[in-house]
Amino acid sequence: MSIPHSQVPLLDWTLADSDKPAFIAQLRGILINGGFLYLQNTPVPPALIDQMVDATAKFFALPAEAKDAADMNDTAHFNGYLRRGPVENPTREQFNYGDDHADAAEGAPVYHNIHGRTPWPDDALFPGCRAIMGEYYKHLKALSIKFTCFVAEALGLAADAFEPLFESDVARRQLRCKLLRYPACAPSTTGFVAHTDSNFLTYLLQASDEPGLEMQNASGEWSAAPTIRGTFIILVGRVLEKITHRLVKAPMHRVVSPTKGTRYSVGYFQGVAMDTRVAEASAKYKYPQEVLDMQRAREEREGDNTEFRLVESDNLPAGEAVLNFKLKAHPLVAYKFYPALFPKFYPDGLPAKYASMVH
Ligand SMILES: O=C(O)CCC(=O)C(=O)O
Ligand SMILES: [Fe+2]
Repeated sequence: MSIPHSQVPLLDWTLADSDKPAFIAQLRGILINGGFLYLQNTPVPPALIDQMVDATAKFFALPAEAKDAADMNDTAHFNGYLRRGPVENPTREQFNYGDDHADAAEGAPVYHNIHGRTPWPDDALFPGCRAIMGEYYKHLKALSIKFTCFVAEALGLAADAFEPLFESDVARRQLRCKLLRYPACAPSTTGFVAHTDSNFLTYLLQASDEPGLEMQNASGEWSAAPTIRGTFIILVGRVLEKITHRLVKAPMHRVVSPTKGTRYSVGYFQGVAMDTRVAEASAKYKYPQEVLDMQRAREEREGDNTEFRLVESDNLPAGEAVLNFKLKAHPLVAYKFYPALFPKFYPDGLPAKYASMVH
């Protein structure tokens, strides 16, 4: 079942200019009661969104060798291309990119290696690809910085209340774009398993009309989240859930592969500073009673009496938690670039199916 159009949580960015209190009140209700929304009429130019949609399909249409030349498994930084194949990614292709960074300094914590350069396919094969994707990234960065202020205000805090969570140098922030291509699978299969996002906030562009994304509601029911051209779907991530002591909840979502046609999406993932410890940061935030009352009302309505709890990894610097998560997801990168950590995650060595991929 699809979310009925009248029930799609749609928020108009321009309302922030014309009637800020109404905008903040709507955002507050949506965040506390749902944890995801469609944001429309943002400052991201519609022509740029169209270019990004085209560029995403065109990127994946490049010859396999060109994409493989930008293999994520050949770098330590988790950016680059992951082919679709029986070993790693049976239902989708993926390309991650972000700001380019110099390699981590000598003696820096190992998790600083999540920063690095993105490998790209030869630009001559798709002139303009990097320029369009770079421009998109720049606009999403500006959007995410502004939207984070709105989220803080919606939760009854000062607009800059979340600023200390992020690197003060905007160029060093934990931001990543992820392009995904889900080819048709018949019979229908899971394209992306049910999960909550682990970061702070996600800004998702559904870059095709093929259905596939599904959101789970409080009763456990799944509904298709339709593509609405020109909007971004904003998803609360687990870090924001923890920083707000579950005043907002990270929504469970999944992707069902299309049975015909191809589905494309572009996620923009906003994470907190590498050195931020979520447990410690979370303790510093206090929310006003009127928003806490809305949380109580939601919990009563949903019959949710689970107590808010942090986990062991919330005591780690966020970059270390991210690295651990990524090393579990990418055994080849762990094997090739993190030999000191590899045995901790793979005590029995590289899983057999990956052996043929070592070159
Ligand atoms: O492809 C999509 O629309 C969703 C992808 C997603 O949930 C993710 O990358 O975390
Ligand atoms: Fe997700």
